[in-house]
Amino acid sequence: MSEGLRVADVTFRYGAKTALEEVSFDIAPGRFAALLGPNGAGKSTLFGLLTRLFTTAEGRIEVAGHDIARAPRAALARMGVVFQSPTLDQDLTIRQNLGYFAALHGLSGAEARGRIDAALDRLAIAERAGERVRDLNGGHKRRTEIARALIHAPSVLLLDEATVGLDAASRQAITDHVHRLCAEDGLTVLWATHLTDEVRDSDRLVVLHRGRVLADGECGALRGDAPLKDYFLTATGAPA
Ligand SMILES: Nc1ncnc2c1ncn2[C@@H]1O[C@H](COP(=O)(O)OP(=O)(O)OP(=O)(O)O)[C@@H](O)[C@H]1O
Repeated sequence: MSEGLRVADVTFRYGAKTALEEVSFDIAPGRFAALLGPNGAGKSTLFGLLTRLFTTAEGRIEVAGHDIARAPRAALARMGVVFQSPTLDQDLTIRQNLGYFAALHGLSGAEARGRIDAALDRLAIAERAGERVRDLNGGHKRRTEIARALIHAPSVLLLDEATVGLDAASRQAITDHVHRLCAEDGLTVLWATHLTDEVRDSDRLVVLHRGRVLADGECGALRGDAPLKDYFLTATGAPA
């Protein structure tokens, strides 16, 4: 059973408006895949389907080998999600936020503490665990959300515009951390963004445009000699 993510022939409509049309891609276990698309491309709609906020009868989604329509609980249990809008409790500390999430997943005691400590280490925020979220900068808040998404040991991690609103240094630190999760822990990552500078040549790149997959391959091979920004602009006609 693959620990990766598979999207096959997925179509979704809002009434008469087709937001996704026969979208297919397959992310191998341990790969970092960037889902790049201009505003309105369909990224949020795809995230909604991957996380089962909505469903579609057209197409198939598999998370770590589990069909999300037939076995939603098994599929969602293998998935970690960082949504675009922050969802941490500002008045709790980092550790309390993670502890609450662990409890929601039925984890407690030494097991919960072990998972929390490992996630805090992974995101290099262990020394801040006792600080209230309200007092953290934007980068550390995002890292806390990523740490929280790892507590239940998912094999697939979805991040929807995870660096929105952050400065360049924080964006770099977060993309580095998430790449390490792939390389060192074998996590499969789908990283939705509209920022070309977050994508590396060795990353898998899926370009979504007007609800369709416009390009899919290794970023370096797709862009060739052109900067990714120019390739993306030419391919989509949209500014990156
Ligand atoms: N509730 C809705 N009803 C009708 N059309 C919608 C609805 N939500 C989104 N759409 C349309 O579906 C298409 C895809 O939207 P979606 O929000 O998934 O794109 P996106 O790539 O996430 O863009 P953004 O980065 O701006 O959120 C767009 O054309 C959008 O206008």
